[in-house]
Amino acid sequence: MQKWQIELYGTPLWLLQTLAGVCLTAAVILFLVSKTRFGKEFAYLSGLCLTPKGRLKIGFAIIGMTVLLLTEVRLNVLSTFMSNGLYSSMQDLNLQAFWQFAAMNAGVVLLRTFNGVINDFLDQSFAIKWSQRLNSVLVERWLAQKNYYRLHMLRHEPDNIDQRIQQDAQDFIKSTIEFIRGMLNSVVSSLEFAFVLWGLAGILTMFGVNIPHGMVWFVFIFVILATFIAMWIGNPLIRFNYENEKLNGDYRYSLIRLRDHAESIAFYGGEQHEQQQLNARFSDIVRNRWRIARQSVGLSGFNDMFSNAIQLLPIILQAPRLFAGQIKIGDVQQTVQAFARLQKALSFFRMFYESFTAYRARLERLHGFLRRTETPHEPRKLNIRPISDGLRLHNVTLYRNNGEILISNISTELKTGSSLLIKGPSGCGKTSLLRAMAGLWPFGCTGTLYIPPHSEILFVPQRPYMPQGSLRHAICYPNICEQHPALTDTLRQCRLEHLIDKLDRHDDWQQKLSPGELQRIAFCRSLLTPAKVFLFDETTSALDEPTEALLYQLMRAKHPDSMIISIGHRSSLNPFHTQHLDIGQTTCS
Ligand SMILES: Nc1ncnc2c1ncn2[C@@H]1O[C@H](COP(=O)(O)OP(=O)(O)OP(=O)(O)O)[C@@H](O)[C@H]1O
Repeated sequence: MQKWQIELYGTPLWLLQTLAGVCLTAAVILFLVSKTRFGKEFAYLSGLCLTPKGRLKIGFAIIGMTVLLLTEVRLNVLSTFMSNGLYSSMQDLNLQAFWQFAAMNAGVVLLRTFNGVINDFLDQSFAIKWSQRLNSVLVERWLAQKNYYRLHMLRHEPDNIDQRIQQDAQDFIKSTIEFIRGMLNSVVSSLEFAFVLWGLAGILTMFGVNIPHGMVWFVFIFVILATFIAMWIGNPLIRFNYENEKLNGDYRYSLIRLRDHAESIAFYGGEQHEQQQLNARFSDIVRNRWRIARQSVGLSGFNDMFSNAIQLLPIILQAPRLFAGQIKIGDVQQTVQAFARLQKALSFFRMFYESFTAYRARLERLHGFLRRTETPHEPRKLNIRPISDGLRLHNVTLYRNNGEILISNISTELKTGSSLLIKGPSGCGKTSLLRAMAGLWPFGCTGTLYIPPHSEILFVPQRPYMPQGSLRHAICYPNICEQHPALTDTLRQCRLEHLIDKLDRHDDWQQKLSPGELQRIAFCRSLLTPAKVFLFDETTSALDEPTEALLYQLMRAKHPDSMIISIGHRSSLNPFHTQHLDIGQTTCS
């Protein structure tokens, strides 16, 4: 049997053996990598995306993808034997053998294409499913335990969470697949083509020393050396790429702020200031881009130089044996192919290093974000006891972010159907107290709060939020029935009759409606929500006094048994509250 026949018939066994070898090696590598920081971060992230049922499915998918990948490598190897036969048949002027090898070459090309298409499809399906899962994990974590709010209040790391959820997650998955695929391909191809080259390589004489199969040693030593040099040149890129993501996120955030505060900026005429800010942020990006450019030009220059320099080598090394009649032209051709494939496979990590630096940064960012969303450690936590009637604050103390006391020892009690007006100087902590009562104060809080369950409390901020969608949907946010029979009447009662015929219109209602209209909508929501406790944070600050009076009267009439706690500076609010608490005079620290 000729060499190519041995290789062809041995393919099924080779596939089985190599698959077993890959599984075993992967298990060992995974075990070793899991001890490193990178491995721990990766395991944490992928562990979150795996359900017990999903593990089996993913296991099968990965095995399927590995088999296709090994088939690709094997077809590449077979193709070198086929083209060896093709060239050798030309040298031997053997027409029949020539056509036989030409047909077999065409067959290998067809199979390779078919295999490649299936492989590509599987890769993409895997990426889509994974990104679906990772996205839901990230969004779930962000919204869980009010992390979106807590992290926003804490106002430091992690930065640009939107970017992490939207961009980092997608890129991370894409690069993981590319990286694992490339690694596997590189290792198996290296072994396979080293084996092919081993059979073709003769004795290499260097400095008077004869090295059997010298060419194989030569390519291994050089590529490994080059990989280390490339890693040394590219190492700073990890930090620069991390910075790049962060700086771009910051720049985008500044642009979004400009859009969101367009009106204030326009009234102040703050364009020049904004431009300076944006320019400064963009200059940071540019400075970092230059650092990346310098380093990556060095890295890709080195990679190019190495790849080009090593290309001619196999012909030069095999030429003396061809002229001595020891090998045929087909062998030289196969040597060139095998050498190139081996060199490419071994160089994978060197070439991938630059992308790997960005990949590493992305993994760190996602990992950092997810870690921050884990159960927060709050040394000082308000003791919240659910009760069905009334509300009581007992020795409640709030702390600032620097640990200082913001409000100290507040105690007060409300009965069902009563109302409390909280007053005090600006910055004294009135809103913070409401936040604490809603479980939203992140900087520490002690004491005991006896309050009805969370589902029976409605917090109404000064500037109510309007979600995207129709006006009806926005008014009924978050869980009022959109077909509520009293919806239009309530709008009328709140002096919003002009909005009734626009209920099903989609618009940016947050921007379109005036602050006073938004506050009246907030009252609409309150009237339609059967809560036991209403927490109003300056909810009438944009309204005239008659409307304010009307809305409070409506609230009392509609919810006679509910407790209303309001914050406000105006004395016009006094008649609508049965109790008063002046934080500024008594407890503000
Ligand atoms: N996210 C935050 N990080 C750090 N400090 C904060 C944060 N939010 C509020 N504070 C601080 O807590 C203090 C109380 O703020 P709060 O909004 O409760 O005051 P307030 O009495 O409601 O003021 P105003 O009457 O002006 O609305 C302020 O000094 C404020 O700077």
